[in-house]
Amino acid sequence: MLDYNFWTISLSLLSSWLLYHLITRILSWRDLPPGPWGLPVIGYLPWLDPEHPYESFTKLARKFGSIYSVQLGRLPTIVITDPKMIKQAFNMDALTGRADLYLTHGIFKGYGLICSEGPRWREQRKFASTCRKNQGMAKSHPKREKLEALILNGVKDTMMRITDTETSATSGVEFSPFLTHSIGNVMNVIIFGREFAYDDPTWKLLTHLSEEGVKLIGVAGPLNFLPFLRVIPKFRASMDFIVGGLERTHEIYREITREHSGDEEDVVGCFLREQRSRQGREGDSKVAQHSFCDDQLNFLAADLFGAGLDTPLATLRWFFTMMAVYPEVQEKIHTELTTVLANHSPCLDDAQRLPYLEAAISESQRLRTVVPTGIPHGVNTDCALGDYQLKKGTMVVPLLWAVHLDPKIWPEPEEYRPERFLDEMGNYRRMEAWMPFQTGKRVCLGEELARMIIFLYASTILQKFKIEFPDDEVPEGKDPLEGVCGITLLPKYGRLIFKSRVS
Ligand code: HEM
Repeated sequence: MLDYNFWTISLSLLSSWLLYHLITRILSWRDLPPGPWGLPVIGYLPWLDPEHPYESFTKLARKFGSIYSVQLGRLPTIVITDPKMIKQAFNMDALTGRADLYLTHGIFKGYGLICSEGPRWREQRKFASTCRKNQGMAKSHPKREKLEALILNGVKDTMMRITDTETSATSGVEFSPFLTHSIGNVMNVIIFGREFAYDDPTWKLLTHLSEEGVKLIGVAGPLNFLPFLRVIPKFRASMDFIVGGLERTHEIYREITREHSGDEEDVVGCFLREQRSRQGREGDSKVAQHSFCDDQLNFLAADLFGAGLDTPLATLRWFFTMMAVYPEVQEKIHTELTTVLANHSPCLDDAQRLPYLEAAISESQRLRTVVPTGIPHGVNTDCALGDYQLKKGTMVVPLLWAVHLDPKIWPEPEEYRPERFLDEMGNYRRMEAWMPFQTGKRVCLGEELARMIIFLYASTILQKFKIEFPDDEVPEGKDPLEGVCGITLLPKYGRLIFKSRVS
């Protein structure tokens, strides 16, 4: 009798609990945009193409519209492809969080800038913005010329390596390591106040750890959504590499920091000064003090280095690849460079006088968005977005790939046409739906620096070299603009011929 009662009560409690959850779930779905069904626990993950998740998301947008919901493992997710709605959403305070991915919360533990949220993010963003301006990353800042000289030094280094490689003008060269080294050194000087030689073992180690780590981290990586999978050996090995690489990188950063006195103008020096001033300041909240702890410095430096190197590198690689694929555009740029500059080497002030080049760069950033799924945000308080109710903890994906290839905004979107970014007078015009740096309160902090780097590399290299694809680089029938996606989208075919234009 006792047994019977126990089981009856337990079963009815369990079924009430399940019913309650089912009803609340159904009620919460009512307030969400439409979207595909998924399986329990894993949601829609099995249907995402792990190599091209942005394409799977774009297909769903064609079916469900410009805002839809999709369950990814344990994370309720909203995907937006309408640029106006992305702007509206990403300007809301409630959407300034980061999604609870295993990477951001489990590994980076909310440190740094890219993965931080709340008061720490606000403080670190303010600090990094001040550093950015003090380093000359603002129009008409007195230090801008110094920064320009630093970048031009990097351009010179890359061109020297291209010229020194015997095969450059005949069978081509993989020039990505040259760009990695020279742009990496721009970031090294900004952050650490030092450069590394091309063959320096520490530099080799740092780039190896970062390149391999980035390959293993993809927003679609199932571990991000199902952290328990890390018990599986394949995932365990990836995690061990990422975590071990991070520790080793931080060790190197700590050595560099120890060599700082705190008077330096680089990011580490500024951070140390801020840290010291806070230690001595009474009345500062605990969060504020904690926000400038030693761990934060290492994560912040890694964020600035990674973001500052990977995305301009990817953008320049795509740009030069497009030059090889579209020789008529390349010739137009070269004619513009020759007409406007005669023989002098490009400088930042020339950018406004080179609208076709600017348009060609923007168009390459549109056609191959280097962060195709954007960097997702997280909802930090329940809020309304248009007619929908978003719950705290929801991930919001701004699907930049779909925005940039939307035929309603960009007729024949797969065509590379710099003219889209020119007005009737031939002046450069920024298009509203063009958002490679995302938009809103967390918009890329390095946009100005990125524009400086991309312009100086693109203009100087195209002035001196004619770029072509080697005959054997792209197999017959393959798309020369095919991409390989890690955190950033990179060209699959990277070997290019650089023919000197200077006789
Ligand atoms: C073409 C080059 C670049 C592209 C396409 C790009 C793209 C992006 C995107 C899409 C975001 C996400 C914004 C958001 O979450 O709303 C971002 C954030 C960020 N970017 Fe860039 N970026 C570029 C260059 C740089 C450079 C050179 C730096 C160097 C300082 C940098 C530093 C950052 C930082 C620190 C954030 C995080 C901002 C935050 O979370 O508050 N980026 N970038």
